[in-house]
Amino acid sequence: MTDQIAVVPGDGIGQEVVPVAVDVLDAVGEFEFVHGEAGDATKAETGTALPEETYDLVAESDATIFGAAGETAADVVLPLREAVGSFVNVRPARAYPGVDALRPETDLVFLRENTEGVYSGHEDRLSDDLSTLTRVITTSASERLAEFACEYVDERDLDGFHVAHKANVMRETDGRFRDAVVAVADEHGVETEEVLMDAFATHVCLDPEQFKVVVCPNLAGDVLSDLAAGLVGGLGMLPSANVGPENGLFEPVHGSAPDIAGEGVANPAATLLSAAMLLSHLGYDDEGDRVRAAVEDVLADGPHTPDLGGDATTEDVGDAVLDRV
Ligand SMILES: NC(=O)c1ccc[n+]([C@@H]2O[C@H](COP(=O)([O-])OP(=O)(O)OC[C@H]3O[C@@H](n4cnc5c(N)ncnc54)[C@H](O)[C@@H]3O)[C@@H](O)[C@H]2O)c1
Ligand SMILES: CC(C)[C@H](C(=O)O)[C@@H](O)C(=O)O
Repeated sequence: MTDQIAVVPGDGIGQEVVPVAVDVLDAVGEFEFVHGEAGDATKAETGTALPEETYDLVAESDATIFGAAGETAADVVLPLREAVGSFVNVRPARAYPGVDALRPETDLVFLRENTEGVYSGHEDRLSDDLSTLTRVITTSASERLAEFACEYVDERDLDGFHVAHKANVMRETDGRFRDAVVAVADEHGVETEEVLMDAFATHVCLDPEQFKVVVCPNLAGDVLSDLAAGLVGGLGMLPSANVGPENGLFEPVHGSAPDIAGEGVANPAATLLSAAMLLSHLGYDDEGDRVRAAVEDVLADGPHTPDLGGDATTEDVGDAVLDRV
């Protein structure tokens, strides 16, 4: 049966990079593409940033390729991650040959908890002076993430993973997260090394090679993956996979980039690499590898968009990748 892929470009450069990824997906496989609207423009038009039809489309499809939303991002991305039942956000940060990276030796993957932490939705304004946020950490979500991490390192013949946390301050919540993750890893005979997340930010800048897989709570994964993007050539380089038990939502780590939107110069690499992750997730391993290899070749030889020092357009890069797949 043909797999159904939901296509939700969203706002800004999402409208520019997602079509490039769809062309590449279309070139390597037989898929049924169904299109959904979401984001700032959709809200302006319909009054809601995430229409029910789009939520349902994403929930019912086999996988989704998403671009970015603007100011409404939290109202779009978080429910869509929930729509696919995602519990982990896989964010590889890799420096590719040919890209002028601050730290060319970087090759690591963040496994970000994707359902709770400060993203729990429990934020309140209690008075003119006081607002609060409830940070939720459960043993079950931490264990589920750890199970995924153990399988992830096992499949890659790695001995273990780092656990980034701040349990020295958030003793109850990050303490619970750390304890649950380490306990599961111990049960599986997988090694863990703890690192305080603030210290991690320095270590990864100075010596990224020591990190291969980093398991972290939700907000830490958000911030630290953007930091790592800075080490490997910028936000145009980081793909991500929101993985659920069956379904998945694949999106670049970057946002709608209003500063360059409409110019046709956004780097499509992050979205193309997200499409490669989508293919692997659906079981099209060869096709995923082909797309990854094609992107890698184009990054090595050019053309490059302006963020990577070139003068190519998004379409030029897309065409070069299409030529190679
Ligand atoms: N997942 C999402 O939908 C998501 C994620 C982050 C931010 N946002 C939203 O995006 C909007 C802009 O946020 P921001 O400026 O902080 O982050 P951003 O990621 O949109 O842009 C940050 C910087 O990186 C550059 N950049 C990002 N992607 C690029 C690409 N593919 N090629 C070349 N350059 C690229 C931008 O030009 C900008 O200078 C905000 O409204 C925010 O809410 C959405
Ligand atoms: C827009 C926002 C909800 C989102 C997040 O925090 O996860 C973004 O920063 C990201 O990294 O995809």
